[in-house]
Amino acid sequence: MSAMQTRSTFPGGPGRLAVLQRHLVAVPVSGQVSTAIYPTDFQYTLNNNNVLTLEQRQFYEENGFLVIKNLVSQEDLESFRNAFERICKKEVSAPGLVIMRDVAIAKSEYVPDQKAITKVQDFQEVPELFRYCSLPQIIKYVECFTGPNIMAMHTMLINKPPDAGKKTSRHPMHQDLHYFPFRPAEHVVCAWTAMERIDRSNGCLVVLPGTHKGTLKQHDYPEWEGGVNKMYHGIRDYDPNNPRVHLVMEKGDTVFFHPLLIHGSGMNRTAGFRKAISCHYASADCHYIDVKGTTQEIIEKEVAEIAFKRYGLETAIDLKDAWMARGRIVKGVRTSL
Ligand SMILES: CCCC(=O)SCCNC(=O)CCNC(=O)[C@H](O)C(C)(C)COP(=O)(O)OP(=O)(O)OC[C@H]1O[C@@H](n2cnc3c(N)ncnc32)[C@H](O)[C@@H]1OP(=O)(O)O
Ligand SMILES: Nc1ncnc2c1ncn2[C@@H]1O[C@H](COP(=O)(O)OP(=O)(O)OP(=O)(O)O)[C@@H](O)[C@H]1O
Ligand SMILES: O=C(O)CCC(=O)C(=O)O
Ligand SMILES: [Fe+2]
Ligand SMILES: [Mg+2]
Repeated sequence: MSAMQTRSTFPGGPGRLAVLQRHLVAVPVSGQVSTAIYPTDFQYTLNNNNVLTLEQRQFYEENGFLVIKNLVSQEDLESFRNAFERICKKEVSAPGLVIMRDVAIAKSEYVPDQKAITKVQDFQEVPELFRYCSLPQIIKYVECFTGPNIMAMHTMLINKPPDAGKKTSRHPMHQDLHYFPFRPAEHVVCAWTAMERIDRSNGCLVVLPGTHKGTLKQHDYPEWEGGVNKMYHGIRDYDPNNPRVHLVMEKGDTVFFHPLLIHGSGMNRTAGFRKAISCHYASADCHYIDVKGTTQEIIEKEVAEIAFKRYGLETAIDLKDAWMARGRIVKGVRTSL
């Protein structure tokens, strides 16, 4: 009998089993005694209808990420690509949508083409793109981290441009939690889907496995000669000798990762625009925190500065309000966030 079957039929229900799982036990099933030894203390994953195999759960617990191959169809990715192109041509816009150009061309004249755009962010009001966040096959996995009440908090389509020669196409090593004023971190997860093959040549994700078990680190702008994009903070004192893993992914492959996992992406050495679409989800039962006096205070200040420049908002906007306005429920009930 497999471990999965054993757990789903455990007498006394899953709650009782969860208690027993905290110890190394042999679990009795239907009068038999299973010799299976269970791992203790899952901290980062939930047992959601056995969507994750035991091996997948253990992998995420240990490493802080999990790649699921071929999760999003070619047709869906084509449709997201078309929606993105319409945004670049200014045929489509939406409230809240942020369009970002690479810092290397930020001050040059705008040409209405994808070549001008590094990423679009906060596409919760663009139905064709937001459809990504509600794809059932993605939500099914997300629920293994967030539980049943699921909010889509942060959305991005990243169009990493061919590097203009200054290495500004890199994304410094960081933890996404640095940007988020909601907790607990365990109930936040990112889904990131490759919209084409992504490897070291066009700047794949680079992760430091196991770093989700650490704490939130101090982030600053890295001191890069060629400049760095707005809001691309990196962890202070990044040690390039840290063991790192390059996530080579095929079109449609999706990685789920923990918001404390240290990750970044390399430079795009090709002539193509490397595309990925992502959504950060959180349990609606999470709560907001006040970031004043924490390492995240610099983000609150920067968001307020941008809001001031863009909307002329004099009174510093609360980070919490900005996130409440962005968040959308995608499953279950909007309880707290
Ligand atoms: C898991 C979370 C991971 C995350 O990354 S969350 C990070 C959150 N990121 C953001 O909120 C996106 C930040 N970007 C933006 O808000 C906008 O793209 C940004 C930088 C305000 C530009 O907005 P636009 O509407 O395009 O405004 P604009 O063209 O008039 O430029 C205003 C000033 O910003 C400068 N700028 C534009 N793009 C830039 C870039 N990529 N890097 C650095 N600076 C940049 C631009 O030169 C201009 O400066 P100045 O005021 O003329 O001195
Ligand atoms: N000083 C730094 N601070 C923060 N992050 C950094 C720093 N230097 C490099 N990185 C990040 O480390 C990751 C790997 O960078 P690099 O450009 O070497 O990627 P790569 O091209 O995929 O790797 P390789 O050149 O070994 O193939 C990227 O996320 C990059 O932005
Ligand atoms: O290069 C990428 O696609 C990763 C971007 C990223 O990690 C982020 O925006 O938080
Ligand atoms: Fe990130
Ligand atoms: Mg390198």
